Amino acid sequence: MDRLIDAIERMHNPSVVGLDPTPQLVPEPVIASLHDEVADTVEDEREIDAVQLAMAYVVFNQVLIDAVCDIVPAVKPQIAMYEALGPAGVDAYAMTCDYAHERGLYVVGDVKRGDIGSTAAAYAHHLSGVPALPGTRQDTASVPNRYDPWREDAITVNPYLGVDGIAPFVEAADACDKDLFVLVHTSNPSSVDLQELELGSGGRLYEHVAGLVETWGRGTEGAYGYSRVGGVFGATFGADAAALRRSMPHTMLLVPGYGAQGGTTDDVAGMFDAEGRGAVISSSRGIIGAWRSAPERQASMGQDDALELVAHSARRAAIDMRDALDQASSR
Ligand SMILES: O=C(O)c1cc(=O)[nH]c(=O)n1[C@@H]1O[C@H](COP(=O)(O)O)[C@@H](O)[C@H]1O
Repeated sequence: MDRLIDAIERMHNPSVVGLDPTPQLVPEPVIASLHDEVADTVEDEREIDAVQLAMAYVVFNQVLIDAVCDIVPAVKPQIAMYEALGPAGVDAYAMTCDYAHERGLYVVGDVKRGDIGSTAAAYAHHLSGVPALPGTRQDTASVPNRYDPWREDAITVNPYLGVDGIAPFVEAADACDKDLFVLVHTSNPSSVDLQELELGSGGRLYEHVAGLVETWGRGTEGAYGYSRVGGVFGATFGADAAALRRSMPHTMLLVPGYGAQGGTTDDVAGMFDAEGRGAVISSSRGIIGAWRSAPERQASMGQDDALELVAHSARRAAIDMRDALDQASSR
């Protein structure tokens, strides 16, 4: 977690840009410009749209990453948006993670995995990569013994299957010096139906999960006192933030729900510790979709103008968010 916190300190910016592309969020001329190239290379005509969109996501993300990489510490690609397009989309996800790394960003893979222990162990390869088959390769500096196809620095996981569904991720994170963000209280309205249930033993379910998350990270605290097991807490439940911050003193919080879902700087202010650390606030549509309501938008734009508008608007929105958070984290 030190790597993320170092990056936040360098940028003076505790925010993450979510890379959640959809066909509506990518300007139409960008998608259209790829049609001929894709049609020439794809064998099954039915694949064209998915491959074209996947390629457009890569172009869109690269432009966004270039636009914000000197002002934000991290990005969070949401794998659902890519998986929706099949194998080409999954490639686009991996290429996006790769490009973000090249540009020096910390990458949170929003994959929200959670399953029984044996299956969680397979999902944990998002962190550990794929080991070489026995006797096939020696680990060297130039050819490591593991192939890491996903290239995330951290992933999101769902703890509501219990500790056996989490342990494989904690082990993989430890072995490979990566991080986890475990759902504690999600930002969606109906999260209250389950996560706020009062327990017979006292307290609410998410408060119990918060305690478990703090325990799962024990012993892995870094230079800033935060462990490699972070928690996810929705900005839309900011009223409970200060109590949660106190109950999880070693847990870095990933806070989605800012912007498009209604979370504000007032809501997230309580998630920071006394040093202004301990939380990283995430916004996806509020940044990557900012071009759609930009005053410079015109009815008909060419591909280059559209991409310039995407870049300019995302950067402006990221700077506005950074400046707003600067005040919130120092309260
Ligand atoms: O784990 C997450 O990032 C997450 C947890 C949560 O409680 N709420 C939540 O919205 N998210 C993710 O954060 C992103 C929110 O996107 P925007 O609402 O567009 O900022 C999506 O990728 C969600 O899947």
